Amino acid sequence: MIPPKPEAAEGRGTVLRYARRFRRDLLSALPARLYRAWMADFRSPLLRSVLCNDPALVRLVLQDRPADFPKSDRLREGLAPLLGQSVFVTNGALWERQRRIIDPAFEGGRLRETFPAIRAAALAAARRMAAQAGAEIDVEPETSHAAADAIFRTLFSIPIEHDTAARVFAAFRAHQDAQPIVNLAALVPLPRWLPRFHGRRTRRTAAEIRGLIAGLVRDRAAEIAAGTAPDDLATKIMTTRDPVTGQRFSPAEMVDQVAIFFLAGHETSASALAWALWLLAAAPDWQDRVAAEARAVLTDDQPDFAAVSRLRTARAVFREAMRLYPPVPMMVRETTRPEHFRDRDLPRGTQVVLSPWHLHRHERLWDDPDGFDPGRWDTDNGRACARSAYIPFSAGQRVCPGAGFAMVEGPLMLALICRDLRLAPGATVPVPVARLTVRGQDGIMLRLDRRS
Ligand code: HEM
Repeated sequence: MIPPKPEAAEGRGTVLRYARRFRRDLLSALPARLYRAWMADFRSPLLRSVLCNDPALVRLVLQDRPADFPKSDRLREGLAPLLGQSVFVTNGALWERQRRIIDPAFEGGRLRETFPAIRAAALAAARRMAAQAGAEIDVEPETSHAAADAIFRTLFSIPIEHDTAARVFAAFRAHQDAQPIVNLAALVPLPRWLPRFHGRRTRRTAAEIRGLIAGLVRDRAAEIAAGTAPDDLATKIMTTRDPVTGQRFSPAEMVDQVAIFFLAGHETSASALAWALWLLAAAPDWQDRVAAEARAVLTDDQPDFAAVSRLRTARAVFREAMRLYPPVPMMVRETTRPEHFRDRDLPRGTQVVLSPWHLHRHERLWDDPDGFDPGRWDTDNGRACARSAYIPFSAGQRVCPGAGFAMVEGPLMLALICRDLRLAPGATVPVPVARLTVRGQDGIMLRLDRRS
């Protein structure tokens, strides 16, 4: 089965033409040759950027010498109204300190303790979808709701129905409507002189979100002081001292981190889950296998953490969905000194674009690169590519701290939904576009029916 892939742009264009196309949709703006090239150069009088598909270069930038390729200031500027100095945009000593405090909250042992909250969100999501059996729905709002619920339950021990959680979720929607692509525009190598579009509405929605989160953080600080705080991720992060300096996050720093946990943790998982569900709808044989596995493993609604490791088919499907539709389609870094990449000299300040979107579909690396085949992970080619050409969570020291969390949440939600429902593609085929994450241009339509 060959699932939808956006049509790539033909020929070469001026920087301005690229910029215009980028603003419409990043995926279709880029030329088809990037699915075959090891490296591509985009030059303009103002900006030099290279897209690297060569696994050795990807490794160099992300794993071997990450300190030499930090995130750029333009990324921080683009995301500043919402994310302030969050771990997603900082570099150097500040970033290192933030990760020292955050990482323990996401370690394996903690994930096991967090599991009941993830399970509760997954069960609630499956129930909400089962209630719509017999209808055709856009599944994206469902998966966003589910992923946001999982984040709130694990971070603050509150479901998405909680008043503040619901208001944060609604404000995020409004924020993205206010600036649907500016965040992404900050990720791609647009010249600095292009407007950043921090309109009044953008600043207002960002301030509203941060105000709500500040309230949650304030309340939690009081509960910690009183010894009545629940043992969740927020408490863990707010009470962890940096082993080097002994300091904890100040309330203001915690607001920045919660904003990125919410944004990075719910948009990405929602995108991956929505595509995975559509892929299963379009591949009924794989769907039946996921359903059979789910019925064997998830015999009641109280599966334990170990049960998730037995959802092998659901996990393979989720991984394959993130190969074809990596929620974070591109990442950008900047050179801090002259570099020599594949016979090309790159000056300091060159934007280095790493593109999971292209790397995951690279024609010289993957067998059947555009095909949906969760069985590939058991082949030699699939195993080799998984090591060198598969980076849905990035890699190296800046790897996504939520990767383990997402690999529990995604397969569990897939399995629970397919256990009870039969999915079929809706009347329209989704068109992938890069918004903040990879989404369907007009949603992702699915028909839901009860499995007998
Ligand atoms: C399917 C789900 C997810 C995917 C595909 C994903 C992907 C990614 C990627 C590719 C990055 C690196 C971005 C870059 O370097 O430019 C990243 C970073 C990050 N992710 Fe995730 N993520 C997911 C879920 C989560 C969850 C559930 C959380 C938290 C609860 C989370 C928190 C973060 C944070 C804090 C960073 C910044 C790390 C740093 O720069 O040091 N993510 N994620």
